[in-house]
Amino acid sequence: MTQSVDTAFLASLGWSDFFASQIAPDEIDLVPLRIAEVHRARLTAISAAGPVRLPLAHKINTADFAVGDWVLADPRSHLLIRRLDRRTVLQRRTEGRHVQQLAAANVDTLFIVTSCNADFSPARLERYLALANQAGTNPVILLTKADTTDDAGTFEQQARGLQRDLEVVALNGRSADAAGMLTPWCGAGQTVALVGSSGVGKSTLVNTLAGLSQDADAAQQTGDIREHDAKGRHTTTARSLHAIAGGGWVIDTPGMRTLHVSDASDGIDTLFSEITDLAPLCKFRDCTHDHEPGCAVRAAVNAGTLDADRLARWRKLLDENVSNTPVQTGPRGNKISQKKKY
Ligand SMILES: Nc1nc2c(ncn2[C@@H]2O[C@H](COP(=O)(O)OP(=O)(O)OP(=O)(O)O)[C@@H](O)[C@H]2O)c(=O)[nH]1
Ligand SMILES: [Zn+2]
Repeated sequence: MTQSVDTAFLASLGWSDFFASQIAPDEIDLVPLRIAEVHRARLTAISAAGPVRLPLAHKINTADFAVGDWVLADPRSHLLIRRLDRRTVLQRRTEGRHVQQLAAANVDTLFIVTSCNADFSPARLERYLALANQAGTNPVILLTKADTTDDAGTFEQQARGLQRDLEVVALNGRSADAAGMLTPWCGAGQTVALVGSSGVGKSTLVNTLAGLSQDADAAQQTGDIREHDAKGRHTTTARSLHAIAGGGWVIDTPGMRTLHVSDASDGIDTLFSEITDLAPLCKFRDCTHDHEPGCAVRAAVNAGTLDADRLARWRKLLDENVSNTPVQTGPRGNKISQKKKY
């Protein structure tokens, strides 16, 4: 790992000082690897020499690892020694479960994919944005199927209004130009992940970015879409890390399809910053922006500077976050409900 070739390869794989600084003096001979696949009883990783399967010690639970994680391993046997701290982590809580399920780690940019058709839903995009913000990743909205409508500009404009300074790209995921339009986020060492409903074109984009033919055997299987309801079949089953033809890496995470927002209050604040910024101007510090006099948020709605639908969606998402976030149990077994911020 001290050799310059390996150092250059590691940098192209997303390695940075953030990870290097975590290596203790007695770990200097270990080799850093990046996790590419997580299965129940198996982990695979990318090394300077190509993909490797990691032998696992007894105590290791693969559910503690995410695609994109950096780990240290023995240079000869590749026995996994430990995971390094993550820069970002995308996780989700499945209904009825208390533990968060890991979806992807060390993702720089989250491509939130929707189409220029009936799939486009501000409320769903806001859920993904809250999740991206919470994870510490930079969200970019990709509007696929721009080639099927004359109205891509309207979708773009609506998407831009969902969060301050949000980047939005309308494209045809099947065309070769798509990769070129996404180069600002896909350079060497950068990692992107894709989320979005079934049928919006995630696998198509992965294939385009990886430079794979849309119908090659190695390509991700893509499914037909039922146009009338804009819902597609679920065809993607494996989660993995793919090299992007021009540089970076793309993580495809089918596990994020059924998304519930939880533990995301900071992400929601960032998403709705136009509301968060007004709240301190309300007469009451704990204003719920519902019935109180002197409410700056409702005043903005009345003045037409804040969209009433947006306020309603903010309220709904906050409630959803609170109800999906498990309550903490106090010292005497009393339930302490999560404090609502506004
Ligand atoms: N015209 C057009 N068709 C597209 C575009 N992107 C994807 N498609 C088509 O839409 C269908 C669904 O695409 P997929 O890539 O399988 O969608 P997905 O999001 O991966 O779906 P799941 O694997 O079910 O999550 C396929 O028939 C694609 O060829 C696009 O930008 N324009
Ligand atoms: Zn108020």
